[in-house]
Parts: sequence; C-alpha cells; structure tokens
Amino acid sequence: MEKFVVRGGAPLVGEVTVSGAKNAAVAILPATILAGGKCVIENLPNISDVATSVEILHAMGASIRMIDSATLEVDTSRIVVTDVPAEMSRQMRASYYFLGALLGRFGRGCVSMPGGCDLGTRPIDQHLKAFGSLGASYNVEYGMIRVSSSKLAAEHIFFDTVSVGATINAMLAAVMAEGITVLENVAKEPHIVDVANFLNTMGADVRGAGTDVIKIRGVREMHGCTYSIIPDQIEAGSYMAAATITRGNVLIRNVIPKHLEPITAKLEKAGATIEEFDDAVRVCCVGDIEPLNIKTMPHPGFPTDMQPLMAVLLSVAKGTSIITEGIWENRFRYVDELIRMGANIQVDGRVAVIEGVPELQPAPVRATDLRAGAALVVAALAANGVSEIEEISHIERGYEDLVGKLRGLGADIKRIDIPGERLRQAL
Ligand SMILES: CC(=O)N[C@H]1[C@@H](OP(=O)(O)OP(=O)(O)OC[C@H]2O[C@@H](n3ccc(=O)[nH]c3=O)[C@H](O)[C@@H]2O)O[C@H](CO)[C@@H](O)[C@@H]1O
Ligand SMILES: C=C(OP(=O)(O)O)C(=O)O
Repeated sequence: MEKFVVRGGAPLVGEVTVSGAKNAAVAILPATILAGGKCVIENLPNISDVATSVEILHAMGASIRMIDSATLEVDTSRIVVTDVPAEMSRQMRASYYFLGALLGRFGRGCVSMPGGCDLGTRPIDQHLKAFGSLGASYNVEYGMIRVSSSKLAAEHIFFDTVSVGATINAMLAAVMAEGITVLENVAKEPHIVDVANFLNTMGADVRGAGTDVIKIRGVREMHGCTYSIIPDQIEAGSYMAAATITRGNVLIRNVIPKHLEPITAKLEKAGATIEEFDDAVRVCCVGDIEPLNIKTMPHPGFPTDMQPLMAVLLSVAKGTSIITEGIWENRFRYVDELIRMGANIQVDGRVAVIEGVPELQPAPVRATDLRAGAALVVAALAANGVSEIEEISHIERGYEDLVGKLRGLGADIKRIDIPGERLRQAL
C-alpha cells in the first residue's frame, strides 16, 4: 500500500501542464475498436485508467505501440475476442465503453459490471435502453453484461436522464447502424464532443455533439486516424483550486479556457483572480476565501467531479457555504476525512452545509475515491504541517504524476510505499 506525505502551508507558485482528459481517453481507446485499423492517439494521460484500457485492448488482440510517453498507436485490425476479461473491467468505470464499441463493430460484446468511484448506485439502464433501441438484445447475469445483435438499425432514442456514459455508448453503437439515429436529452460535456470528433475523424457522421440532440448517419465502415485528446478539465480545475486555497500564483498550461468557465466563475466569486490566455490560465489569490453556494449539474453546469475540491476550498471560507450534489446520490463520503482535518461540515442527503474555519489542520486521512483523494491532497497543501493520504490508487486512476507536478509548484509532497517506510524507520 502506498501513501502521499504532504507538508502543507506554503503557496503553490509556478507553472503546471495539464494532461489529456481521462474521461475522453477512456472512451476514445475503446472506440479505436471501430476503426478495425491503426489509430494514433496523442495527448493520452499517463494514469491507471488508461493503462487498464490499454491492457484490455491488448488482451482482446489489439497491437499497441508506444510512440512517446503520451502517444500510442493502437491497431485493432486483429481483434477477435469480444469478451472483456472480468478482472480488468472491474478496475474502472469506463470499461462499459467496450460494450458500445464491440457491439458497433462485431454485433456482440461482454463486460463485467464496471467499477470506478463509489458514488452511490451507478445504474446503466440508459446504456441498455440505447443498445436495445438499436436492435440489440442484452442480459445481465452473474455480474456480466452481454449484448448482441445480428443487425443494428438506427432509432430515435430519448434518454430518461442525462448520462455521459449512455450518450457515448449510444454513439459508439450507432455509428455503423443503418440509417439515421437521433439521440435526444444527451450529455454535452467537452468529452462528449471530443469522442464525437474522434469518431468523425475515423469516418463516422456524427453531428450535434455539445447540444441536446445528436444525429448519427450510419456509415458502412470506419478507418484509422491520428487524433489528439482534449486537456483534462477536472485536472486543470484541481490545480486552480489548489492555487486558490494556498494563496498561490500558478500558470496552468494546456487547457481550453472555455471548458473551465463554470469552474472559473465560482473560483472568481470565491476570491481568486483568473487571467485567461489562448491555452492557459493564471490563477492567483491573496485575500480571504468568500463563501459560495454551488449546485452540481450536467455540463454546462458546475461539474460534479470538482465538487470535493470546492468543498475543501469553502471549508476555509469566511462564512457559510452550501453545496448541493445534483448528480450522485452519495458523493460526500470524503467529508468525514475532511472533518478530521478540522473542517466544519454537516451533510444531509445531497446537501452539505460548510461553516468556514480559519484554517485546516494536518491529519492522516484516506482517499475514499478519485476526486475525494485529490481534494484531500489539496486540503493537505493548505494545512500547516504534515498530512498523510492513504489509498492513493484511487487518485492515480485520474491524475498523471500528481506528486511531480505539485513538486514543480514548490509543494512538499512525496509518495511512499508504506511497508518500505516502516522498514526504513525500523533500521
Ligand atoms: C468515466 C466517466 O466519464 N465518468 C464520468 C461520468 O460517469 P457516468 O458516465 O457513470 O455518469 P452519468 O453521466 O452516466 O451519470 C449521471 C447520472 O445519471 C444516472 N444514470 C446514468 C446512467 C444510466 O444508465 N442511468 C442513470 O440513471 C446516474 O445515476 C447519475 O445520477 O459522468 C459523471 C457525471 O458527469 C462523472 O462524475 C464521471 O466522472
Ligand atoms: C467519478 C469519476 O470517475 P469514474 O466515473 O471513472 O469513477 C471522476 O472522474 O471523478
């Protein structure tokens, strides 16, 4: 087991470069299956969810070649296996995208119920509804989801709830279905647009991504391509929050400022000064943190994945803030850990009432999920003294080289292996 040890209390200062978006990468890698040929994917983040996706592709018969640390060539022409190994698909949420991609190319696919962050129930009924509407049959048995179809046909699908995963899975399954598929009430996140752009670069005809309605004209075949993944909105937002709470001054490079707007607006209200450039933002903060009310919503609303990071920031605001979680039924599990660090937060269902305290205290804490883990690291950077964050494998699912990037900003943080550290102390 590994942990981060952070000595906090100093402002973050300098420049940091954001990696490619996790939630786009984990959809684009399975989508290469639809090419049945070679794709070169650039700006891939070096995170464990990407490693798992690559391992799955490899296990299914794809050839993978590393071109550089952020670029892979994925050749899916020789894929024969359409069952994703269960132990691999359970390691991440996005393994469900293999279903859509396999169904689209081979008319069949099987994955185990996906893993990912524990945020309460994470149903996949809308994914199955989309597959069913396109003419596939499916069953869920012994934790395995199996889909199959002799011929997919276009359909008009109205989603009952706005779902990132179901929108992407429906696009993957429909790109080669005969006719024009219309998807309504879809998700509009930047990664939805990125996946649609990738599919179009492979020869698909997907229009309207980023709006409420996506139209897909089925094509007979697709082909390989070269594609660069968008920067990670949430990784960028995490550094923005860290710069603000530590009263730092950080230039965050490789971002699309437009994607950050909901985050920028809230951080400015909290007291940060944010300067936008073409592909960078500078965040600095000198004064008090002002309290805020935030409700998480589908894009272009405030992103739920930033919610724990904002809770940390608001725990040292001058007054009372309210955060309402509009997407997940149980995304406040980290609050107990934050309370160990001196925060004053009351949670009632999906609402957290945060009474700002003058400062956070260092403490040993445990990452309960990916963004909760990142939020605790940010809390530790703000707390004067040494904190330890355990269960960091959650964090490493989604943040490339968090330690290296934070050290580049002057943070005192290290990653240690707990048994190794005990041995060193014993000697
Ligand atoms: C790998 C990935 O991209 N993960 C992101 C994705 O998760 P994920 O794709 O799992 O999230 P969804 O957008 O599907 O879920 C949104 C809401 O819809 C509900 N729902 C979803 C599917 C379904 O079939 N039925 C249903 O009821 C969920 O319970 C939730 O309340 O979007 C979430 C919302 O922005 C983010 O927090 C996750 O970081
Ligand atoms: C919830 C998240 O990820 P996943 O859906 O992969 O669990 C996240 O990225 O914050």
